[in-house]
Parts: sequence; C-alpha cells; structure tokens
Amino acid sequence: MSENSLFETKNAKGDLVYKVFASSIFAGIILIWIYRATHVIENGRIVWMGMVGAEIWFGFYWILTQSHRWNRVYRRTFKERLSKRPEGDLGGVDIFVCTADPEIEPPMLVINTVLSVMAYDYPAEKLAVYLSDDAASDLTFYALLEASAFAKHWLPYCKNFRVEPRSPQAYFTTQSALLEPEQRHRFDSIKKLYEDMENRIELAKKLGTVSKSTLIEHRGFSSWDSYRSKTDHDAILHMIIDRDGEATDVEGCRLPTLVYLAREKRPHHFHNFKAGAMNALIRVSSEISNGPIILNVDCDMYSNDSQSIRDALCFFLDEDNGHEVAYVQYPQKFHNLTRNELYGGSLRVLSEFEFPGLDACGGPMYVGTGCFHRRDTLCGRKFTEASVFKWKGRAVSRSGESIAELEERVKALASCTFELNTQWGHEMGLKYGCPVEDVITGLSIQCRGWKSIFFNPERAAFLGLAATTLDQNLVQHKRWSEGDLQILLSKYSPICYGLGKINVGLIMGYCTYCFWSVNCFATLFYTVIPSLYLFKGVPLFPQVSSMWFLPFAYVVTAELVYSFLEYLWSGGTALGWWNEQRMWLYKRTSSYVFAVTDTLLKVVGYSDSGFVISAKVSDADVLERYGQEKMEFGATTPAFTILATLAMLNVFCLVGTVVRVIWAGEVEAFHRSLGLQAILCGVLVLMNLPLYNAAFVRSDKGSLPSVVTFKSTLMAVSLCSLSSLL
Ligand SMILES: O=c1ccn([C@@H]2O[C@H](COP(=O)(O)OP(=O)(O)O[C@H]3O[C@H](CO)[C@@H](O)[C@H](O)[C@H]3O)[C@@H](O)[C@H]2O)c(=O)[nH]1
Ligand SMILES: [Mn+2]
Repeated sequence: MSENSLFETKNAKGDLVYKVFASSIFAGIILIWIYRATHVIENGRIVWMGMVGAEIWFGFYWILTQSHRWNRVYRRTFKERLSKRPEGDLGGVDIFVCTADPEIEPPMLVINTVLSVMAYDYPAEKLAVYLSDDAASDLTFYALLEASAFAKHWLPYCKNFRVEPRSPQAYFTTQSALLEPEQRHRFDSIKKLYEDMENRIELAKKLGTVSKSTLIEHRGFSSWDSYRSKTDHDAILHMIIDRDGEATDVEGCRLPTLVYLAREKRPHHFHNFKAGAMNALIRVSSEISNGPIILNVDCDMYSNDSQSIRDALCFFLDEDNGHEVAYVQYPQKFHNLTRNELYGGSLRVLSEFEFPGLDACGGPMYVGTGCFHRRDTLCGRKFTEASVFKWKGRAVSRSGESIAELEERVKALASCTFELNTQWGHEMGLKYGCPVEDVITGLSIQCRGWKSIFFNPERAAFLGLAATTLDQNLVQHKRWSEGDLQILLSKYSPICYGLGKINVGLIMGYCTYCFWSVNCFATLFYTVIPSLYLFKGVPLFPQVSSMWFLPFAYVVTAELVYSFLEYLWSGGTALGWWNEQRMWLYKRTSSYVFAVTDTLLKVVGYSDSGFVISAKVSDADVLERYGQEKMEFGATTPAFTILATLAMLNVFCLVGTVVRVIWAGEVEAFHRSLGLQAILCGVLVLMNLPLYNAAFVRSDKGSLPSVVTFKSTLMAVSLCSLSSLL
C-alpha cells in the first residue's frame, strides 16, 4: 500500500481456524454419505433414495457456501487523503431514486430519501438527483416540488450544523433535545417548515388533488392533461432545479440539480419494471448532467451518512486499483427491525460474512440499491487495463437551449419506442427479463472483466424498510429466489457464462444464491418423511449406540453452533438467531417451492414472472404486533397452508409417537433406534411454536385464519394415516 492509496484491504482474522473447522465438517459429510451408501434400508428403497438425495444435496450446498467463508476481505477508506486533493478534482455524480406506487411508497417517504441524497457533503454543482416515478403520480410530483422548496432551508441547515442523518424524518425522530441555543432556534423553525410541508402533502393526498393555486403556479402540472392511467401516459420530465440556473438556497449557495421523470407507458409496450426505469434514467441523465458516477437507491433507502460519496470515490480514484472497479456496493441495512429480528430480514450474516467472502473472489453482486456505478461500465463498456477512471465525461453543452426545449428533447429518450431495435436491456444498461435485474446486471459486468467492491462502513450508509409481515417476507423471497434461479437457467448462468471469465469461488458464490430455491426439495423431504417414519416406528438414522451416529451428530451440532456464533459476531441476538432458523425453514418450504414451480411454468411458457413491489406501510395494529414480535399469520394464502400443514404434521407425529411409546412401554428400544429422528421432529415442533400459538391460542387479527387451521389439520391427519397404512 502506498502513501497515496485511498483505500486498504485486510484479510479476515482467524482464517486458518475456520479452514480447519470446515475441513472437519467436510469429513463428517463424507462419512454420512458413506454410511448411506453402505446401509440401504431394506423395506423402503424409495425412502432410502430420498434420504440419500437430500443428504447429497445438503452436502453439495454446504460446499457451495464455503465460497463465502473460505477467504474474506474487509475494506477501509482514507477520505482525508481524498480531501487533500483540490475540490476541483471531484466530478459529477448522478443519483437515481426509483419509486413505483404512491400507495405502497408514500410521497413523504420518497422525498425524505430525495432530500437525504441532495444533502450529501459534495459540491452541489456536481450533484444531480433524478426521481423516476413509475406511477406518474401527480401527488409524488407535487411532493417533490414541495421538497425542492424545503431543500433551500434544509441543505444549509445540514451543512452549518453538520447534522446526521440528512433525511429530515429520520433526523427529527432521532435528534435529542440537547442542542446549543443557536441551533435550537434554527431547529425549531426548520422542524416547523417540515411539518407544514408534511401537512400540505397529506392534505393533498386526502383530497386527492393539489390546491388550485399550486396547479396554476407550476407549469409542470399541465403534463397530466393527457394522462389516462398509470399504464397509459406520455413521458413527463421536469427539471425542478437546474444547477446551471439561478436557483440558490436561502444562504445563496448553489443547489444540486433535481429532475422528475415518469417515462412513457403504454398498455401494449412492456415496461420491464425497475430495470426499464433505470435505463430511461441513464439516458435522460446523460443529456442533462452526464455524471461519470451513478448512485442508485430505492425510494425507501435514505442516506444515513453524508460522507458516503467520498467513501465510494476512494475506490474509483485510487491510483493502484481504481481502474478495475466497476461498482461499489454498500450493504442493505434497515431502520425498522425489531430487536430480535422476527422475520430475520437484517441480512446481517450476508453483510458481515458472505459479501466479504465474495469480495475476496472478485467482488460482491450488485443488489439494486446503495450502489455506485461507473456510468460507462453500466452502459456496456468492457474492461481494459486502460480503464483508469477519469472525471471527464462528455460535458453536456446547452448552447442557448431553454429548459423547456431541453425537457422536450430529452423526453424522447424516455419514450416507449426508444429502445426498439437497440441493445438497451441486453448489452447496454440493466438487463431485462429477470425479477432480479440487479444481480444479473452485476454478474455480466464482472464477466466483462471488472471487479466490484463491497464496503460496509461502521456507520450504515443507507437505511431502508424491511418487510414487516411474514407474508411480505415470503413474497419478497419468492421474487429473489425465483430471479436467481432464472439466472441459473438463462444464458447468463454463472456456471456456463462465468466459467473462464470470473473466479471459480465467485461462480460458487453466485450459485449459492441461484440454488436457493432448489433447497426446497431436500428440505421438504427432511421435514416430512423422517417424522412420518418416526410415527410408524421405522428408523432412518443410525442408532445412538452406533459409531455412525457420530458424524450425523457432529455435522449437525457443529454447524448449528457455528451459525449461532456467526450470527452473534454479526451483532445479532440469540433469539434473533432462533427466529432466523424459523424463517430459514419457512422460506425453504414455501417461497422456494413457489419460485421453483413458477420458474418451471415459465420455462414451458405458462407464466411470466412479475415484480411484486414490497409494501412499505402497514396498518397500525399490524405494526403494533410487529413491535411486540408476534408473527403475522392473518391471511389465507397457499404459503400459510403449506407451513401450517407441515407444522401440524410434525406435532401429530411427535405426540403420536410419545403416546405409542409410553403405551407400549418401548422407551428403551425407542431411545436406541429413533433418537435422532425424534430430536429432528421435536426441533421442528419447537420452531413452529408461534404457528401453533397463532392457530389455537391467539385471537387477534394476526392469528391463523380458522379455515387454514382446518385445512392444514385435515391434510396432516390424512398424511399421517396414509403413511401408517403404507
Ligand atoms: O416497476 C417497478 C417496480 C419497482 N420499482 C422500484 O424498485 C425499487 C425496489 O422495489 P421493492 O419493492 O422495494 O423491492 P425490494 O425487494 O425491497 O428490492 C430489492 O430487490 C430488487 C430486485 O428484486 C432490487 O431491484 C432492489 O433494489 C432491492 O432493494 C423500489 O424503489 C421501487 O419503487 C420501479 O421503479 N418500477
Ligand atoms: Mn425495498
């Protein structure tokens, strides 16, 4: 590392210890395989094959996950060295915020994100913020106008008092009362301004319309004259703040450019969801600001650290390694998690272990938000040794063009027909046709020779909203696991496409996610068959007294203890780990099942995968239960039917077995041959305690609907009786 390096990379501590440990697990897995090969179950060939299949799968999958842990690297930046360079050395950064539905993503949420990124500690004349609104909502547009006026007070306030975070909502809710008198006064007045703005926006939302005077005041609203519906309208583009214009804040300083864009939508033109929105933004921004660096965030992911742009630039501008870097990905973090992460949505282990592991093999995936890209790479440019990062983008010249003329010209880039017969969505921009446009785009960038960087600073750079109900979590995971599986089956499969282009460890790393959903088969088998056979009194695992018992016991216990420690090291709680195990089970037995089925249907041409937008607001009573960490089962969905059936089945098998053993006095024989099976079944029952509670005890709206309880009980009883007849 030289004196001028802008970042440093360190290897994880305790690497060797981990490698020894992992090798011992691997030995255990091999022994389990040998045991199965040498102990065929005589009267039950099919079940034996199922057990073999599941255990081969688990072993194989475990090997894949080692790519995340074998080597890990952690990054640190030296911003102070960057700031020694003259400010003039910094260039344009364009920030894209995407929103798609004013009901699911309320305008107040969206503008808080917008304000937080407008307030980055970065020269305003080099910053441009673009909001893409896939709903073309005049309410969102109105809120953005309000935000632009509020920004004139907010930005100087943030800079004068160096406040963090710079999302006003987050700032006002976390700010303590201990302020210097001078700031106190400004604080009160800015808070009042914010609340007034909020009231006006909420009022407009309630009335369903913006006040007449506002309508007349701003020419922008006339764009809605020809609007028919959110899937049928012209492109709408407004430069709300033009940094080259006269606009300044209340202290006379420049403001960043602010642009509203709703790309054209027509019913017979497919819009490609977020990927389509991003590509329209890439083109539109290239004619307005053309910043060589693009940051993209979801509308709920506000900036929590005003220094993040400078951190990210340390990687691109580093003299030794910056030329290889295509994108810098920050972890997704959330501000609405409960203490014990009821739905396991914190992605903790992913941020602390898995992505640093990928980073050691060539770089993390692109996960759609909190990611800084080089514009030219995103547009398809290949890596060469000469890819040294230069600020000199094509300067945008506006020779004598008025804002209205500029808007009119640039709008054409956001039309439905613009992309016809072009490479957009294929070789250029984000890729189309996959529910995880981000992952497939990142993979193809890496396959063109680029590296990426994972940067997980002490202070979270971005904070978003995690899903707050079980159903939402399962739906989100269905989208992710389905998208990842589709990548595996597409021409961008990391195995075929990536081989020879990226590191084998990285291919394995991608495969861990691509094979997520495939886990459903082995998991379903393991949660049903051993329990049913326990009920029948047929052993499927070695006896406790046998030597073969040891590898099973070792692999399972050691892996559980390790995953527990990993979770604690990542900053989680013990109960949080337990909750995550439950979610692990629930995702594998529901989301992943649907992901696999839908993907298969898509392959044969029967279905099309969409993009179900994650809910960002919930009813007050749902939120209250979420706060109390009570699982939300209050919906009649096929997913809940599966989960409840499995839960009932296991409890019936366990209870049935206990009754039988005590009745017949077989305790000793049972202990010897069915010990492991009973433990497995017992653990499944323990994991499902919240479900039984929701089915039989609770009576609030989050309890399991009685039709689901009834259906699942019926199915579980039928399965148990069927299996004991066979
Ligand atoms: O047609 C669409 C659909 C979605 N979005 C936006 O995409 C973002 C992400 O959508 P969300 O419903 O919040 O999905 P998540 O599951 O939370 O998103 C994760 O996973 C997605 C891929 O499945 C990535 O695109 C996201 O960046 C990543 O945060 C939001 O800002 C949406 O407004 C659009 O702009 N247009
Ligand atoms: Mn989201």
